[in-house]
Amino acid sequence: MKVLMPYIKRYRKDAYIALVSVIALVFATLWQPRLLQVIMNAILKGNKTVIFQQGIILIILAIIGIIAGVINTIYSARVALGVATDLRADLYEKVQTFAYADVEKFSASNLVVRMTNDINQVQQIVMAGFQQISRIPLFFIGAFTLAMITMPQQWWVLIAMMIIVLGVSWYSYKKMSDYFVQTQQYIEDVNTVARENLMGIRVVKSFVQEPHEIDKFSKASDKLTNVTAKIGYNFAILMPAFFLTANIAVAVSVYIVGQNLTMHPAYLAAITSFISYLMQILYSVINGGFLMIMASRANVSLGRIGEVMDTDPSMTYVEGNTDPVAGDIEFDHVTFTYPGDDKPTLKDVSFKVNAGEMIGIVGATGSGKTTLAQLIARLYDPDEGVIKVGGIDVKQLSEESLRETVAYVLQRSALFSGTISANLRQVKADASTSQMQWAANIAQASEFIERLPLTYDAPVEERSSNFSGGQKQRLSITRGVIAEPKILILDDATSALDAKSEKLVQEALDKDLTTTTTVVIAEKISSIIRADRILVMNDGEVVGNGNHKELVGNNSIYQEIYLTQKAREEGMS
Ligand SMILES: Nc1ncnc2c1ncn2[C@@H]1O[C@H](COP(=O)(O)OP(=O)(O)OP(=O)(O)O)[C@@H](O)[C@H]1O
Repeated sequence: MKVLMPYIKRYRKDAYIALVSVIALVFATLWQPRLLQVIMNAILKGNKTVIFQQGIILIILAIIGIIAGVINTIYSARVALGVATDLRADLYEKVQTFAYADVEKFSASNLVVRMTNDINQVQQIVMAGFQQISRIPLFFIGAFTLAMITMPQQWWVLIAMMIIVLGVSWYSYKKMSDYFVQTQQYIEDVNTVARENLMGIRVVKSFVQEPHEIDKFSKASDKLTNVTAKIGYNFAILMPAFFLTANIAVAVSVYIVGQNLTMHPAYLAAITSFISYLMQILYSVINGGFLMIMASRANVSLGRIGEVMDTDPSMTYVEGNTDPVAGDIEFDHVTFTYPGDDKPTLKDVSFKVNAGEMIGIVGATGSGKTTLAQLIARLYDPDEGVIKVGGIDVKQLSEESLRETVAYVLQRSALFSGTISANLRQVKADASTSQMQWAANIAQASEFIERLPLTYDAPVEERSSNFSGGQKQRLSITRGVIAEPKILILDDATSALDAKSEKLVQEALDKDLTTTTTVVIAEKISSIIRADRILVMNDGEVVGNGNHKELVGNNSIYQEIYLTQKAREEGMS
């Protein structure tokens, strides 16, 4: 509720209209049996004037009830939609302020569920709340009071029915509320299995994993089916039990009234309205139970939304100069541990790179190469030591300045659905076609882009599925170089390119981006053999720093990688 109230307050006017319309609706609905009672008595006495007058009032009341119902639904929906839209926008904005580590902590797919499914739950409870929350107590108290006024001698029938109905509903709704929370968890499990399967469909197919995947999905789906069935069984028993209780109450009342009807003919009309009130009480209890269930589900969702809203970004940037800085890099005794890990991934790393140099980083898988690159782009902050870019501690650079200075191209860079030009203009908003061509030439991408019917306006599908692995990498490099960054990090970014194309990319980088510092992380020594300097990483430490010739001569780890790769290449040729 703490999360929700400020949002509801923004729609105060709509909320008041929704609530006031409920009062009109309840009054109109509850008064109708009273009028019916008067009309029936008039029928028994043959009083036509009363029948006519009260009949007209009855019709007017029915119309007021309908109009109030419609107004209530419209304004409740306006509040619910408004709250959901604002909450979603704020949640999205909040996530944009997160550091990379914060997104990783929640996981991207979990954040998507919070922005969609959880917000939907909240929307539904706000809608139901404004429709029902005041309606239920008003109906319950109103119907109870009017039933007592109508037939006070039947008070015990009323009380007995209420005790049974409230007792049964308390017990079953509480049980069902647990089931509903479980349902939500199981829906998430089914979604996760389905999502993983579909996103990795190529792997599933190529390793003939379909039976295994079907089994995994069936298990998750069975759990959901079982708990949903339990809810179904509960409802199957609950509803008839309610109506049985109400019908017994009606039968008892009718029997008792029947005994005295000859002495009190007015009881005939009174029992009719009494029965209507009994039913109103019953519906209030049923709706109240539903609302409780929805509220407990929405409460879980609100908690999950609140968790995101209350998370402060683990990294903040200074305001200030937005211009790029020079391209030299310095690591000064940097140690870094991933959140939640107990031992550091980078240990006391120190090195310097001059602006305009090309530097290669090699090392065994898991030795910390990508981690090192991520620290240059300040995706994480080190635990100890200082990282300087352009001679300035990266923590003292504004976000704009750092992003203008450093371009980071990953092995599997995300291209956004849209067009090629839209992707390139994300980095350089005013990029002209000739600038796009220039960047694409460097990345060896112009050849295939210019063969596309729409060239730079060609569509990029979701997850860039309409491009091959090599084409995606070329497009990512194009995006990386288009703004002529001072530092370009290529993190295994040419792994899907053939040796000839990779060489052409490197030559073009040398020729066209002479002042750019290029940091190349590569598995293959051939990709960094020409680098001014190569850092050799081993288990989070820099164990070698020199050019290829020097390292082949004096660094045993580098020698081992080099000789293994050389032997493999010779074996293949
Ligand atoms: N987000 C993360 N959270 C926790 N640990 C991580 C995370 N990313 C990487 N690691 C761990 O840090 C270590 C270094 O990973 P890193 O990706 O930097 O290695 P790498 O040398 O680039 O490997 P590769 O050549 O396989 O890409 C690995 O042991 C890895 O498991």
